[in-house]
Amino acid sequence: MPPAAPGAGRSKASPASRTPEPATRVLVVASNLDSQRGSLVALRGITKSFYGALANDGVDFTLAGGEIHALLGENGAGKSTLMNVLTGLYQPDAGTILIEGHPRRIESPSVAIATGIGMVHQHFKLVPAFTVAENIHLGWSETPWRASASVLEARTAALVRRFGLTVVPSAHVADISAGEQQRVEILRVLARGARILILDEPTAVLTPAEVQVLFAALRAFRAEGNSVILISHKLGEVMEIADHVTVMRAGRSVASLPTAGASRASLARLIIGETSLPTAPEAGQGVCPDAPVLLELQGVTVRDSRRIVLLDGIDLQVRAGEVLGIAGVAGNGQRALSEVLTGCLRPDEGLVLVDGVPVAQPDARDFAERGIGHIPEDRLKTALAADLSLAENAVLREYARPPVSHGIAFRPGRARILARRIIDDAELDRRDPDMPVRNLSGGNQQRLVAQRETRIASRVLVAAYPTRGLDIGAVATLHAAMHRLSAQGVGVVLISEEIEELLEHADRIAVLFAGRIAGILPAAEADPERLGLLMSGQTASHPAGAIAL
Ligand SMILES: Nc1ncnc2c1ncn2[C@@H]1O[C@H](COP(=O)(O)OP(=O)(O)OP(=O)(O)O)[C@@H](O)[C@H]1O
Repeated sequence: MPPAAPGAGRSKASPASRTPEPATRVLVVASNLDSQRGSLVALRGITKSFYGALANDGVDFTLAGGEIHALLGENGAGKSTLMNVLTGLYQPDAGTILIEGHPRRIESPSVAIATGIGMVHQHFKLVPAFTVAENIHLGWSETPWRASASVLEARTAALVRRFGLTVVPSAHVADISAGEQQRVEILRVLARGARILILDEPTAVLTPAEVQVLFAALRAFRAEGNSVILISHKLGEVMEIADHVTVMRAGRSVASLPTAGASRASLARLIIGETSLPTAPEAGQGVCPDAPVLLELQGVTVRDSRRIVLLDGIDLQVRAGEVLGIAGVAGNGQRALSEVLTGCLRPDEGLVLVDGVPVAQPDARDFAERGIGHIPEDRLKTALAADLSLAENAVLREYARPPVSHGIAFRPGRARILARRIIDDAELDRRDPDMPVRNLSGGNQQRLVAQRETRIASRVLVAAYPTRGLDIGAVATLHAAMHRLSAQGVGVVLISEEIEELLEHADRIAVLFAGRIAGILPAAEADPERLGLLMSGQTASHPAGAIAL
């Protein structure tokens, strides 16, 4: 990402070195009162460092019984680390964990489960080749010996009825949606008797309808006196579902307050410590219809290995200087579309044209060299090499170019200088470039990918759900970067499920449904109702169909 506007983006100073704003000051006092709330879990003075860098710095956190408690903070603020301490994945360097007032050592995740604490991580840990029922019973002390598939499935069906989370017990995990996989993860935890459920950014991969299903299940869980800790960057959802919030900044807890006394704006101020975010020029002003077409699909059809059609005769043009939004419920062909547009996937039928010329053998590296950047939807699996360092990942797309390479000569010194610049521009301040990228927080991984790809996108940037996992400052910075690119004549393809984001940032919006373009509208003529209808495959109220531009 480009550097944020002055005074924008993340707060680099530690809370200790800042003068708290009035709102913050009041809430820091509120934090002192926190210990007086009846606590199911109390974390006191939790400190945890990695290679000398403090991820948690004397954190206090109190969870009451029967509450949904949101844990908020910038990328890298230390939220996941704190929860990994509570679930026994990490041992704290200092501090105490109290469960119902009694000090407890949580040496491992199995001790956490035995204590009634279960966590569902951002990246699911299921075995794709196993069925839902097998995954739920894997490693569970109550799994019967020599149980047949039908016994495991019947036991799973009973859990489904008990907790109101619908999954198909006999389905293979590889074949189910992200929302269903999440329900399997939650059922795994609830089956083991969790009274405290920790969810790390659970709605990042869910459709709006799935979010409501999840929230209904969480409310039912709370109604039985259980508690939920919800790590989230989505303040609208936090206001909707949470009873209480704790805000972390730079490894410390800076505020704890009931949601009823907060607003989205006040929470945003607490998170980033300042009010100004990078502003993007207004979109939807219309791009010149004569602007050159940089990237084009003609009649593109893609099938998967089982011959199921993922994209069905797609015609699409990306023009210079436009932000082309792709709306649609995830799973309607978005992944295949972004991969075809970036040379990662060759169509079974149809043509991909760059600058009007058909590309005979589309290839990801060739497309990158032509200036087509790609922020894919699954950063850890497809955008990053998890075991390689930050520096290696940062320059991954520029190895063959000057200054990193000169002819066939690779220049490690130049690669390091460039990596440092990319890491700094991604605002991963004070990061060790030699650290494996898997040790970065989820949001910081996304920042690195976004910065690397916007750098190489001199023609087109294809961004699939690019703001997933980003904190509010980083979201604003990313949107500003997209508009800066489009102002320079780059075509930006923004794939998103969030209608608001598309209406605000796109010039045109194409709706993808069942692998087809259900319609393309100028953003100025689109509204949530019309887009929603197209996204669900209904065009009856618009008999003329969508307007093709
Ligand atoms: N295993 C690890 N090794 C080294 N550093 C780590 C490790 N786990 C976390 N960190 C560092 O600790 C800091 C806090 O990370 P953490 O994942 O807790 O942040 P977060 O608030 O959950 O961020 P996000 O919103 O991006 O998920 C980061 O600087 C991260 O790089």
